[in-house]
Amino acid sequence: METDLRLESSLWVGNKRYRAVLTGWHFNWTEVDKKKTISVPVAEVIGVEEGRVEILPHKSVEDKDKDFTVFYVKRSSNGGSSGLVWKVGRTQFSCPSRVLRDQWTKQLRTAVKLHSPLRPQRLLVFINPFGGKKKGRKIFHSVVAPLFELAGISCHVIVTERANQARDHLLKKDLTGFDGVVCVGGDGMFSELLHGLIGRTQQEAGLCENDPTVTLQPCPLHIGIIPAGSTDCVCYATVGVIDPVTSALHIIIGDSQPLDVCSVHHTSVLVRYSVSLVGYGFYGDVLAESEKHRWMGPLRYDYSGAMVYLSNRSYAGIVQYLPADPLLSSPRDKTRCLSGCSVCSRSTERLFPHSSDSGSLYSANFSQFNSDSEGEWVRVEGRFRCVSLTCMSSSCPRSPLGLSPSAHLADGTGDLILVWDTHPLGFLKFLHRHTSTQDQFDLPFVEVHRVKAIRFCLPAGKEEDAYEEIVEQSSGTDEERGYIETVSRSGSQQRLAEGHTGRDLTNKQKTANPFLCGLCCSKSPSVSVWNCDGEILPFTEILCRIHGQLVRLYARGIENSTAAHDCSEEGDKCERRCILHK
Ligand SMILES: Nc1ncnc2c1ncn2[C@@H]1O[C@H](COP(=O)(O)OP(=O)(O)OP(=O)(O)O)[C@@H](O)[C@H]1O
Repeated sequence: METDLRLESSLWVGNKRYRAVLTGWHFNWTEVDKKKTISVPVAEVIGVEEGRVEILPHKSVEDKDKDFTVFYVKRSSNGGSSGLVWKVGRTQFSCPSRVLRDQWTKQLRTAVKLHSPLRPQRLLVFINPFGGKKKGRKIFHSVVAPLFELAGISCHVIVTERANQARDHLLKKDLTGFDGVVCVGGDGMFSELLHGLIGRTQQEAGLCENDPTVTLQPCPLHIGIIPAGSTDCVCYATVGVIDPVTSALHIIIGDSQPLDVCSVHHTSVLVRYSVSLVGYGFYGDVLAESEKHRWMGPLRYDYSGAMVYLSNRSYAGIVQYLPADPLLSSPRDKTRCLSGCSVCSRSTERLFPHSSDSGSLYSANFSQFNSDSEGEWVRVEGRFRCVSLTCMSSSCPRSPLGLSPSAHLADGTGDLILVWDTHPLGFLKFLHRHTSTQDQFDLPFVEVHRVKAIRFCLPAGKEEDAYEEIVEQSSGTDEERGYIETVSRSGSQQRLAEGHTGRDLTNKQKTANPFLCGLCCSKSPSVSVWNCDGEILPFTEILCRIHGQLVRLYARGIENSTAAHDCSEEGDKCERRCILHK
């Protein structure tokens, strides 16, 4: 096959003559009499067009008979971000004859098909016109759509008119013919896609999401994220940069990044899914407080963080956790989950032992939660500043290493971080370390455990108080008071279909949550709330389980700028074992 696709000839770029070679995996061209080679992996070719073609700002074609244009991924590092920015590289070639031109375009297109089988051909795109700076539509139509067109991807685009429209569409409408779904928006839009796709997949598999012991079926459709929100943390943590072009290019070349998902149950009812943070105490309080100050915009998080810190709260609780196998990895092993992570690759084999390739994951026989091999639950009780569970590092521009720097995207585990009650300066030190490279776990009041599941409940006697605090402080409408009880009775599918989500709760929680009233608060609350990927949960007692590699993103994890550089310009001189030379 390799030899079939090989093609070699002289080509001109401008007035310089090059020796061009297609070897199957790579397309290289070297200036004659000079050493400089440009090397592009075929899997990173975006498109091949006849003629001298431009796509941005507008498509133009000078259809010279003997010319063709190759578009490909070009990398550049981006000062502040942890990953690499991808740009569109473009080279226009001239051939001695039309026959040779046709041969080159045909061979290149065939090689692309062969070497990147997961490239999407048809996508369902949801644009949130109100996310972030309200630029979702513009970003999609001016930056992303021309690239998709170049790559031959057709899109069905839905501009949402209400919250949860994307999720409901995925739960109920015909999805035949789509290879993936894409959201143009922030973390809230991603969450809609996540809930819609997981719910749909379980419905079709006849599985009950309310049963926390059930092994959920991985979703067959990939998710793409074009960042256009005010919080784009999932994009940052899986790509390393917040850049629509980079994300669009990962979608085009069909990159595939599995992602663990945490299910959150309350009294045998699925409450939500999370991919980054499920946090009680400080992080719950900051979210609850910030919801009162939405008018401040993104500044509300700084303001609320300061207010909550100054209120100096800690909460009693009982945490039980199911440890992950310590021989496989540890949250303090100083590794980073980067593109091509070996811990995550080995986990794919462990989680899906009967599948020989990713394409057959979905028909494998899953047995992630076998009660015999589950292991022993560990129990701790005390007062905590915060209890956090994170399925990924949860890095973001403000905290480039994240809440748990060595957490993995796809190893079927989460990191449980317990911050015991401590004096205010100690806690400040812990918080400050999130923004630096200092080890935030190297503090006497902090513990971190790699886990498969956690349970949280209140100490005996506190449950009643908690319930009363929540209900009493509601605004008093029957609907709001009844809501907390209703959730316990209704199934999640029904609840999702009815349009209740954590975001709805957000407003309810403004009145029903416990209940920061700033520094003047006379009665310190005995319970906090859970922050679940930026949504408030109205329950304290929850059970969280990590479902290994439940969804797949069009991404490849963070390409570290030191481990992976763009050697397309260095050619043979590149001595590093970079991504292009693997
Ligand atoms: N047309 C719409 N009108 C109102 N809300 C919408 C619409 N489309 C989507 N939403 C909701 O808006 C929420 C926020 O969207 P998104 O995450 O895209 O932007 P964001 O600016 O990052 O949000 P935020 O900072 O408020 O979390 C999502 O939870 C989504 O459910």
